[in-house]
Amino acid sequence: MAVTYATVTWDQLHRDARALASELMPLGPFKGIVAITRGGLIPAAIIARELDCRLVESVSVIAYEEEERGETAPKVVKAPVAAGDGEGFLIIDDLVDSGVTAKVVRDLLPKAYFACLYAKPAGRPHTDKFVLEVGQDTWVLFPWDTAPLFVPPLARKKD
Ligand SMILES: O=P(O)(O)OC[C@H]1O[C@H](OP(=O)(O)OP(=O)(O)O)[C@H](O)[C@@H]1O
Ligand SMILES: Nc1nc2[nH]cnc2c(=O)[nH]1
Ligand SMILES: [Mg+2]
Repeated sequence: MAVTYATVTWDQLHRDARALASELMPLGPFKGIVAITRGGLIPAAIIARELDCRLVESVSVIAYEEEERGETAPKVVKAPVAAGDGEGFLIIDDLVDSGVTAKVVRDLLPKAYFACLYAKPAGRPHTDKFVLEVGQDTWVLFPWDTAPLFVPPLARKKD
């Protein structure tokens, strides 16, 4: 399967996080937000600001490093202790792809509401809400993954 890239700018990310916040507003007030580090931290900060929510907890799950070494079990390296069983809490991540990370966090916080900015088809069943769906073969490039680069003018391009 050929991978395509979808670049998300800071402006776009901010707009999408605000759009998610406005859909979450009627479901609150929430006791607190649990950000899934690291990708969920900035979306969670934007949403916490919009929802006037001061209690922000985090959870950290390492899913991919383990897989590369042939071990499939995701590792929780920071538990969301302030969120109890998740009742009244909102979990925020940047995206769901396979859904593995979301599933691990939902198992830790079964009563929480899960929301993210972007969802790939395999991850959709693991999120309660998202803003945009992207293809399974699309790799989302977040603003923190990229930097502006010089691109030579067409006229200067060789061959
Ligand atoms: O649905 P999944 O297949 O589990 O993929 C989605 C997760 O992958 C990315 O995090 P990553 O583990 O790369 O860590 P990071 O947030 O620290 O970049 C992304 O931020 C999601 O948390
Ligand atoms: N940056 C980024 N991280 C991911 N982790 C799992 N899927 C993705 C993706 O599409 N983009
Ligand atoms: Mg992540």
